[in-house]
Amino acid sequence: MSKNSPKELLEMAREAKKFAYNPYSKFRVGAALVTKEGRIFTGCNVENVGFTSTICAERTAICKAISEGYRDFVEIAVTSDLEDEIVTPCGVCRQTLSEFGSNIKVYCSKSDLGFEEFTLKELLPRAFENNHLESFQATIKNTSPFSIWQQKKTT
Ligand SMILES: O=c1ccn([C@H]2C[C@H](O)[C@@H](CO)O2)c(=O)[nH]1
Ligand SMILES: [Zn+2]
Repeated sequence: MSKNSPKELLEMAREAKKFAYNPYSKFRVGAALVTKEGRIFTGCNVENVGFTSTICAERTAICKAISEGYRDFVEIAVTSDLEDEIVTPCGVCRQTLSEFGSNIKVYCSKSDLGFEEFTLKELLPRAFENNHLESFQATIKNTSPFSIWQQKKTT
């Protein structure tokens, strides 16, 4: 848990929202991400004329944290200019978050910072996870050309 309340984190997210680079959608988003050490990284959305190059506020914050050596996240607060609806992270950001924390709390707010709290598991049930990749790799281990060659050598 951060020393900061969800409301304080949302206020930081609202500050970060001011830096949004959003000439295409005009939609501003801000995020504040808390690491298990209690460090806070903020982010805004960064759009691009090649639309698929756009980076969401959540992933901006995640990349800032990772690139400074922080990999375990416990909370994230998100806000936008939507007055009557909370903003929730997109699917790409949910999957990205799931890489770096199993029990992340997500505070999703309206522009006035009225918020709802979710767990990442609620937002992304049955995520694709590392254990899926590992169990697949275990199944191919015995059939890879290298391991067949190794088996021949020892029999
Ligand atoms: O949770 C969200 C949802 C959308 N966006 C951004 C991406 C794009 O710049 C704009 C419109 O989709 O909002 C975010 O940053 N986070
Ligand atoms: Zn996103």
